[in-house]
Amino acid sequence: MASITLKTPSLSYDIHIAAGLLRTLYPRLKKLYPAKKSFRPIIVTSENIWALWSKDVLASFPEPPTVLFHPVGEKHKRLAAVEKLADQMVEAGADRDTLLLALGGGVVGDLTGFLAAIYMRGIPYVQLPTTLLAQVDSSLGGKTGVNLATGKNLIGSFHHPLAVFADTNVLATLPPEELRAGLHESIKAGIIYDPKLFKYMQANAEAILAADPAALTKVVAASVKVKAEVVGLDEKENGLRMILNFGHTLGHAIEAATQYKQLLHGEAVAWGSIAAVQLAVSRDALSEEDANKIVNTIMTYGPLPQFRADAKRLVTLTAGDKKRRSGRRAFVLPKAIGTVEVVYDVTDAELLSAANSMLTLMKAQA
Ligand SMILES: NC(=O)c1ccc[n+]([C@@H]2O[C@H](COP(=O)([O-])OP(=O)(O)OC[C@H]3O[C@@H](n4cnc5c(N)ncnc54)[C@H](O)[C@@H]3O)[C@@H](O)[C@H]2O)c1
Ligand SMILES: O=C(O)C(=O)C[C@@H](O)[C@H](O)[C@H](O)COP(=O)(O)O
Ligand SMILES: [Zn+2]
Repeated sequence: MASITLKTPSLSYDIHIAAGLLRTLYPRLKKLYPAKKSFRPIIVTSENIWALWSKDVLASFPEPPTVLFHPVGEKHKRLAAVEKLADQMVEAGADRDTLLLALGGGVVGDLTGFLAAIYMRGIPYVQLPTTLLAQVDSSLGGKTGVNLATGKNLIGSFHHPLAVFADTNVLATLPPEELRAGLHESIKAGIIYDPKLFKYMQANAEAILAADPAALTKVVAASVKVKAEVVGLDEKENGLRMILNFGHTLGHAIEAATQYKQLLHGEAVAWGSIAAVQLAVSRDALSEEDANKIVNTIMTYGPLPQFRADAKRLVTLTAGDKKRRSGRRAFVLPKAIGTVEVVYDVTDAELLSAANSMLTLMKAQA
């Protein structure tokens, strides 16, 4: 089992990665609590995930916990859903000794984490990520929240889980397009911080895309290491953590412009990463050679679906990006594989040109 610790100046928790963790969950949860404290687990998940993995989850529980269901899909990551779940928690008698368990992908994880952050002003929760994206990225780091119609993750809170248990067995039932979407966050981790991870993904695409357990475990552990280290150095995204947002400025704009319906998050990030690469090349900040490596690797983990959006509208939407400071848009640009920089001087014209190049590439791919 790989266990990676995420440590900030004020807290510390472990991300455990191994096959079969769900079947031994209950004793692991108990260990998280000081000797005398009781805990009352409530699981938040979606019906499709529960149908596939409830047997494993329940295997170690002395009695079945309450299970609350959230509908599938990014478009349901909304405040109304949080309120509905909170009411169900009250009805189930949840109090400050309740431990929420987020069993699912990033949607369930972000929403349940936010619910935990605000229910009775904050209760603990544990992440049980069931998608590759959630295992490599969304289950750790404490960013929780929901979307607004006007923008992605615009309501939320930093609230870290007590622990993360990433059971790699669950990846066996993941649809291939979901696996690929999650892998784009790992490619991102390589581009921004870990050139070895990038190289590994470049060289082992066949095994990774075939969901070879050893290859996937390696990718999950390396991606988690990147994120844990970055978050440990800048928990609240005042500086360094912005690099985890590489590809997201335009990626989030694409998601909002398509009403969170046309692309998976990882796919939108992949298109956003391509646009960021094109922008960096146009500034002579990134070599053509590295740019080609990045774009080719992203495409290897494709196919990236087409989407319908106007470049101007995308640029307008980036104005609402959370990274902006004093009205200045922050943009993460690659300098080389493994190194990025955050710049504040990207103009609308530059961004428009990069968005147009990305859309041209998309159309040429069709
Ligand atoms: N908090 C963060 O730091 C962070 C980081 C990255 C992404 N995110 C967020 O994560 C979300 C995307 O997460 P996602 O890609 O996991 O999507 P998702 O949660 O929508 O899950 C994708 C699909 O896979 C299904 N599924 C989940 N586990 C399965 C399994 N084991 N077998 C079969 N089907 C399964 C889900 O029901 C869903 O249909 C976005 O909202 C994004 O903004 C957050
Ligand atoms: O953890 C982070 O920090 C990230 O930026 C990780 C991203 O992959 C993730 O999509 C995150 O939810 C984006 O956060 P946001 O604050 O830009 O909405
Ligand atoms: Zn992301």
